[in-house]
Amino acid sequence: MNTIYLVGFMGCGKTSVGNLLSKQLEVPPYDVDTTVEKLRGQTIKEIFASEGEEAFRNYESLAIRQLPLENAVVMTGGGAVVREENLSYMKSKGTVIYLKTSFPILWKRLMKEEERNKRPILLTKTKEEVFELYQMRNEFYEKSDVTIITDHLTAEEICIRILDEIKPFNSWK
Ligand SMILES: Nc1ncnc2c1ncn2[C@@H]1O[C@H](COP(=O)(O)OP(=O)(O)O)[C@@H](O)[C@H]1O
Ligand SMILES: O=C(O)C1=C[C@@H](OP(=O)(O)O)[C@@H](O)[C@H](O)C1
Ligand SMILES: [Mg+2]
Repeated sequence: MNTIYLVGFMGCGKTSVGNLLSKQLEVPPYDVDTTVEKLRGQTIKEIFASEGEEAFRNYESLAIRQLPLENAVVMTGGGAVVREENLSYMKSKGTVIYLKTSFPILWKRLMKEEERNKRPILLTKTKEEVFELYQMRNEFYEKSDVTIITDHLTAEEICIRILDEIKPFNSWK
């Protein structure tokens, strides 16, 4: 099986769904944010504070290229696809799946203190600015191989949809 890459805006469920999906497929999950944190020995928040977003984007791009190309589920961070070369890399190596969630649902999830605190981008932007970012990034996410509308679906239901959608891309079962 070629690696499955999950993309989408912050809070759409890439990390939660990816962990679940990897169990169902019996392949390891790799969260790009966690990979960067291990690589640098710092949290995402600390990297943003000490070196800035551009440095984080460089580490993120490197991390994506270090992860396996087969038998894995990779959960990207919401900004990874803004570098077009990352999106084209993932599309050329595996199957890219966009978890598309409406902004009001995302906003409600992201405004929980523990979620907001993990994501430095949310600490410096207004709701209007985050919405603008959401609209701008949608253009990139839409270039994925598969789009799943996730509104009102549980992580389990999203997994079922993904498993169904990836059948044409793989023949491991
Ligand atoms: N399908 C879902 N339904 C309800 N809540 C969800 C769903 N997917 C994720 N969440 C919640 O949203 C928050 C962000 O999820 P996470 O998996 O970290 O998203 P991402 O990695 O895309 O930023 C978490 O609190 C998680 O429990
Ligand atoms: O959208 C973004 O720019 C970011 C999303 C985060 O990952 P999640 O999408 O998993 O929250 C993380 O990579 C970092 O805080 C930046
Ligand atoms: Mg995540």
